[in-house]
Amino acid sequence: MGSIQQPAAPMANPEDRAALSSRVIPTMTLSTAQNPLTAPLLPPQAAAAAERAAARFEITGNAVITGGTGSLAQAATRALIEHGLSSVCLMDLPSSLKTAEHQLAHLQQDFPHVKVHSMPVDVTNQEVVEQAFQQAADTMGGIDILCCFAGVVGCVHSISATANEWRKVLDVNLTGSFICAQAAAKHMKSSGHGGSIMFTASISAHHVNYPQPQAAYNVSKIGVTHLTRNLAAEWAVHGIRVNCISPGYMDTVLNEGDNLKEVRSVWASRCPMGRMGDIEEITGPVVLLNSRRGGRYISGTDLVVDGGAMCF
Ligand SMILES: NC(=O)c1ccc[n+]([C@@H]2O[C@H](COP(=O)([O-])OP(=O)(O)OC[C@H]3O[C@@H](n4cnc5c(N)ncnc54)[C@H](O)[C@@H]3O)[C@@H](O)[C@H]2O)c1
Ligand SMILES: OC[C@@H](O)C(O)[C@H](O)CO
Repeated sequence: MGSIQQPAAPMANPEDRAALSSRVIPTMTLSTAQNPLTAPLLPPQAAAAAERAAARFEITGNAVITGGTGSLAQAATRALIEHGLSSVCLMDLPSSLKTAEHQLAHLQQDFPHVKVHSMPVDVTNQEVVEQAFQQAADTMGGIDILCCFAGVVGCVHSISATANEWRKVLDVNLTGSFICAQAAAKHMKSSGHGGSIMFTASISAHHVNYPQPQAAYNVSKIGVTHLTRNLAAEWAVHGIRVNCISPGYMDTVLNEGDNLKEVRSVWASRCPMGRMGDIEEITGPVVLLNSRRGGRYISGTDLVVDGGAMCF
């Protein structure tokens, strides 16, 4: 066993600091509250309370994240890792993985203790999805968490939308979510440990967006909320919880297109908080829903994260 010199804790008084600087402690796995590198000196009760608080939102095991290079997926991945995730497999379209090469390298650099895998996967292709989930489970040693972020939006008037445009949106957002959930659930069931599946719906599941027309998108997302309830009901017996988040208008690449420039201020004005959401603002809900302890009695729910937009 190696040893590390314990540094002075920032909040220690001078006497404690002197005592600490001369102590050598063995290297072992320490909780954040116990770890002298990160924790201030706490009385035992406070240390125990801090440990319980951290455990309440601990993330355990391995995760697959679809649409894994996207804005919301990246914020969620970082948060899951910060809360204890062991390894992660980011699945996305080959073109998106290529564009995100540097971004993924940074992610691995920022968290060297966690293995970051990436795999080219089109979530609409069932055969590819099943092979990819098998490979992810073999490589990581199982799948405990699935977060589905893969999604596309199409802003087209229904009077002229083609059936192919309609199908494309439904295929990725709704059918793709189902295909991935089923692939993950087979592994979660056979492991005997169950797991957590989280879809990404939208406030578009709850209202008709204004001013942009996007019927297919909105229908796909309300489908995701009901898929959530159905799978939660069917798979609770396997120890699998199924939930979704419904973000409001978030400040992401998805909402940056030239055709959306003018409507961004309309969206902000229709939110009680008067602004779009920051991607960081979905991370608390993602951690809660996927935490084995914190979220253990939550299933079939749709957590709306929209700055109050659905109040208007
Ligand atoms: N940004 C928002 O305001 C907002 C609000 C509500 C819901 N959402 C939903 O959140 C999710 C993520 O959105 P985002 O803003 O991060 O968008 P994003 O465009 O940054 O990410 C979407 C990702 O999905 C991937 N993808 C698309 N088609 C795919 C396919 N067939 N197979 C695999 N991957 C595919 C893309 O390559 C991309 O990496 C989407 O489902 C979106 O509908 C976003
Ligand atoms: O409803 C908000 C989002 O789902 C989405 O980003 C938006 O509708 C895209 O136009």
